[in-house]
Amino acid sequence: MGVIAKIKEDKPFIFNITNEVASNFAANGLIAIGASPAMSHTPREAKDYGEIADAVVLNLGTLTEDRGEAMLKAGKAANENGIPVILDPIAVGGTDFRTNIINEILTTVKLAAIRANAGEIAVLAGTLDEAKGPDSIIQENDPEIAKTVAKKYDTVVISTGEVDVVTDGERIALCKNGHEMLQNITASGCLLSSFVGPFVSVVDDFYEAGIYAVTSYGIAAELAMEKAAGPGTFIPALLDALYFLTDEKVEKYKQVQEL
Ligand SMILES: Nc1ncnc2c1ncn2[C@@H]1O[C@H](COP(=O)(O)OP(=O)(O)OP(=O)(O)O)[C@@H](O)[C@H]1O
Ligand SMILES: Cc1ncsc1CCO
Ligand SMILES: [Mg+2]
Repeated sequence: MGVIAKIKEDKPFIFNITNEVASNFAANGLIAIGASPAMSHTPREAKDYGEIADAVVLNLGTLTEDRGEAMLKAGKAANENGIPVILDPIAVGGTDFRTNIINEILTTVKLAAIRANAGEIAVLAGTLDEAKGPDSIIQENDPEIAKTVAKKYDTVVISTGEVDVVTDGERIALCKNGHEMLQNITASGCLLSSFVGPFVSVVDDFYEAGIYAVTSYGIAAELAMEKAAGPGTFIPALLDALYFLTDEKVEKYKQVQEL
């Protein structure tokens, strides 16, 4: 059975501690692909959700002390139960508060994948000092930098940009699907981070899961732009394209180069 068909059959439960900008969009994107999302950010239920989810997504946007505490609790609970955890380290390096919490997550939670823009990945690698805000401040997406981060944290790295890089520290894939209109709406990266959840829940090899997720998302963006007139109509068109995406379309349109 294809990966998307399996997601639609399993309806994986994706627990997201995410930001208030992305929350609604990410929930809709997850439903569109066939997953079942829950958004919550109180530390009081993070452990319970972290124990029963099929994947857990920790997104550092609009960070508060409560959200940080909830992320650590959910991440640890997921680890104890063998549930994959995805980290979106938004604007790491931008402020001490977020950088400290991100470092605590990185050192205490075992991650299935880190999904971040190329600038944030460069900060994690130590080759760039700070990301100013959520937008990437570098254009080039260097596979070697992504590989360094994958090795450093023993995880899969999904570093996004014009070309997305997916690596587990050994294998490297350049994923070339997508559309620049993704840069003209907010939270396209946040939705992608949540979107990786259902893929790591049904594909055991997280590197392959990451490639399939970014490729599917990129193809949906391309198909959405056949219908959209600009950013406003792109958002619902992207949700429509995600809803109608199939494994056959992914096979037909995928542009993946393994190095
Ligand atoms: N220059 C570009 N051209 C085409 N697609 C792009 C470009 N840069 C990023 N993308 C795509 O946009 C999506 C989001 O990636 P991006 O690197 O912008 O994440 P992000 O900065 O974390 O996003 P956000 O913080 O807005 O949620 C990905 O699917 C990526 O492939
Ligand atoms: C704009 C914005 N601010 C905090 S999180 C977020 C969503 C994109 O990362
Ligand atoms: Mg981001």
